[in-house]
This record gives sequence, C-alpha cells and structure tokens, in this order.
Amino acid sequence: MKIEALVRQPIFEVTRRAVMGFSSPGHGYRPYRAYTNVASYGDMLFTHTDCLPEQRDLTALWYLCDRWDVEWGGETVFYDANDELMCAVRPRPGRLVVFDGAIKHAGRAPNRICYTPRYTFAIKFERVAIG
Ligand SMILES: O=C(O)CCC(=O)C(=O)O
Ligand SMILES: [Fe+2]
Repeated sequence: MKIEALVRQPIFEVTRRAVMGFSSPGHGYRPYRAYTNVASYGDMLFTHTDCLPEQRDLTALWYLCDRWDVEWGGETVFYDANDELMCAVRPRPGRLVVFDGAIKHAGRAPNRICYTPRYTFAIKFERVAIG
C-alpha cells in the first residue's frame, strides 16, 4: 500500500499513537512500507528479522480477523539470540503488536481445522532524528 494513502486512514492514526510511545528525545519514527500478509494451512512462513540491529526500525503488526479460535494456531513467535522462544502472540481481532524489527520472528500458518485465511497487516517504521 502507498504510504501517502495509508497515512490518511484511521488505522494509521491508531498505529502512529502506539509507535509514538517508543520515541525518545530527538528521535521519532517514519513509516516507509506497508503490506498485507496472508497465510493458510500448509503455508511455510520463514523465521526472519525486519531490519539490522543498528537500524532500530519498528514493525507494527495488525491481526485482521473477525474471530480467531485458539485451536487455529497462527501465532507470531519471537526468538532470543539462542533461537529459544521468548514470546508468542496469538491472533486476535483488532490486536496490534509493535516490536523491534531486529528481533527474530516468524508468523505461523494456521492449523488444519482453520478454514479461514490468516491476514496480518504490517507497517514498517524507520527511526529518524527529529527537531
Ligand atoms: O504475520 C506475521 O505474524 C508476521 C509478519 C511479518 O513478520 C512481517 O510482515 O514482516
Ligand atoms: Fe517480519
């Protein structure tokens, strides 16, 4: 999605406010990319990072679902430097998670009993000097 169009949407204002909480004196965040992920049972979503550690980008991830059964799986999982699980975020209607893009993570495909696609909407922010 074009960033100029995104910033006019109500979802962006909510996202911006959440991301603002990570600002520090002299530094803010600027959106540079936004897109939707879709995954269904059997898909393979690879473990990755969204930026290099020194970049300190943030990823804002919305779970776009009307409902999400706990048995459907499809969590976003986060790993430490030893590839141990630190955290799993369960899709939930309207949930937003904001995280440091340098943390290793992966979306997980839904389980076999899930007949609905798993949609997430990602907005990537770069750290910028302000003032
Ligand atoms: O859909 C997810 O849970 C993760 C998406 C993601 O990691 C990304 O878009 O960079
Ligand atoms: Fe990612």
